[in-house]
Amino acid sequence: MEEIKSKFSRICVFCGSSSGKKASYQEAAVELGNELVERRIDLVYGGGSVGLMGLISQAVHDGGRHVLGIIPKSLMPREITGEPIGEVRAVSDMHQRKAEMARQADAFIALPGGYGTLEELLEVITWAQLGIHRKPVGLLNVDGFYNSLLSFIDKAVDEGFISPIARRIIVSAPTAKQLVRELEEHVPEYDDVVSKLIWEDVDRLNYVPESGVAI
Ligand SMILES: CC(C)=CCNc1ncnc2c1ncn2[C@@H]1O[C@H](COP(=O)(O)O)[C@@H](O)[C@H]1O
Repeated sequence: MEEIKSKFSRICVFCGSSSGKKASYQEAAVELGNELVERRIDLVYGGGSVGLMGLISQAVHDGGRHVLGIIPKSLMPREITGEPIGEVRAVSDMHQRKAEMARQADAFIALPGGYGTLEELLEVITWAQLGIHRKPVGLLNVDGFYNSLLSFIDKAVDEGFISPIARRIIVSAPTAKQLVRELEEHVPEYDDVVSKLIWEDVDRLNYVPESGVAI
């Protein structure tokens, strides 16, 4: 496989703990994993081997890149998350998991998923809107899975709840290759108020985990 060096060292991927009904969702998880390998990018994700989470982490691990799974202690039993892949870091709750995933990554990508995926995606978009981080956020819109979410967001722009600048936080593309390329080229924009905010005291992105368990 040809290796292309990326400006990202590690990308955080949010995705379903289920596999979804269409083969295209599962194929996209593997394709994204392979794309990270090709560009020599490591993976950070929610840990475990269930659903699309398992497919992408296995692909990245098989390709020889580092996989870091961040798992709250309550989800650690293997009957819940399956066999862990790569390095597993235990944290005490879901808030610390999200903070640690965000701290570790240079960019975020959401594959198809359910409530957990949406919640994680919307949080990193909100943090980008507030200038808490300046890391690009990508939506892998496999087979138009996210079309209705994007239409809803466009409606919120039309109705005056999301600014056009904040709308442009989300980079979306139908394939992994296109999405990673667009994230590499993305230049974040901030309005004047946000660029003056200082978030040094926000310890969520500076959170230090209780334990790092290498598996
Ligand atoms: C108790 C139970 C249903 C466990 C399923 N097993 C899980 N193992 C690990 N992370 C998970 C699990 N379920 C949800 N999540 C979290 O929520 C996200 C996916 O949720 P969802 O499937 O899109 O909504 C993941 O990124 C992960 O952070």
